[in-house]
Amino acid sequence: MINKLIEKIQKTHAPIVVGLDPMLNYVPEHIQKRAFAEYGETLEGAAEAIWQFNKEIVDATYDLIPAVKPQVAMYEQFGIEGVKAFKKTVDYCHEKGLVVIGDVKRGDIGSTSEAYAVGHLGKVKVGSQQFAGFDEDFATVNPYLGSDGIKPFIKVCKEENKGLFILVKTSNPSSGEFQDRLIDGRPLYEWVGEQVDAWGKEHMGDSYSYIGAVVGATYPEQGKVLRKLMPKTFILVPGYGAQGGRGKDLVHFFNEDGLGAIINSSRGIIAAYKQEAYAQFGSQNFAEASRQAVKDMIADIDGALQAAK
Ligand SMILES: O=C(O)c1cc(=O)[nH]c(=O)n1[C@@H]1O[C@H](COP(=O)(O)O)[C@@H](O)[C@H]1O
Repeated sequence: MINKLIEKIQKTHAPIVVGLDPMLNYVPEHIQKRAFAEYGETLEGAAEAIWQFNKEIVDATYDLIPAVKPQVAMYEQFGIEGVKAFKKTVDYCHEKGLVVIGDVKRGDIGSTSEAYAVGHLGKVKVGSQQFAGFDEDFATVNPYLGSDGIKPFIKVCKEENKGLFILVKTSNPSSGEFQDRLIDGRPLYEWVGEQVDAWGKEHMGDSYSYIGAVVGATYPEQGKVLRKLMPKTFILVPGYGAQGGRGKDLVHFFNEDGLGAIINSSRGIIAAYKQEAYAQFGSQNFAEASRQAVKDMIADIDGALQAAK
């Protein structure tokens, strides 16, 4: 799957991921009204609204991008109906040829991680049958329970040709509270990065490992260090746009081959129509605003990479 992701990045010239993180208040009035008319102001109505919202955004952007990253919490808040909308979104993005990164941030004791891995990336046995659960291509995982929480995910990835993005240095303001703590003189995120690199070396695609890392765009200096520490690791970089990351912050997340990083923006793309810069599209044309925001993001990153050459 890492090979497919890289091929798609090369084909689209777009090292970006659109984060499908639909809050109900991003969904334009007219979509909410339509969904509520059919299902009432219910969890089912809300789930229908976020699904219709996602579908229009995917239809307007899929030809420009290699991948999407639905964040499961945004769906889980609507209970079982929301989770159904998550699965519908995953399947629809696959139909459109997109690589799907399930942002599920799982990780537990070994036996529980095994079930998470099977549910999101693998197949569950039911009698003599096997069924895929959510069937994303990649999943985000949390390594802070240690290697027994990660190994079941790696095993399933190997069997199913899938991949992981393991949290190393997260983008949020308080990520340093624990992740930056020094252990034998080095920050914890470096120890984790080194371990991700070691796992990666044993699980290689053609040029990069299918065991990737997550490093926030909001920490460009740490990104530079981690890029060197994990040369064969693909880095998922959230924090662009709404959290303040800009093209110029991203240059050192890439390798000299121009690859090695994929940048996520969620609110910056899906709620673009709410920003002043895209206000002219209006809420009726919210998906066109997202398309323009994708083009602007690609140009911003490309410009920064060219300027750094
Ligand atoms: O794993 C992630 O994707 C993630 C890791 C991280 O360090 N920071 C981070 O923001 N994310 C996710 O990336 C997305 C960022 O959303 P925006 O800030 O709206 O672009 C959300 O889905 C977050 O859950």
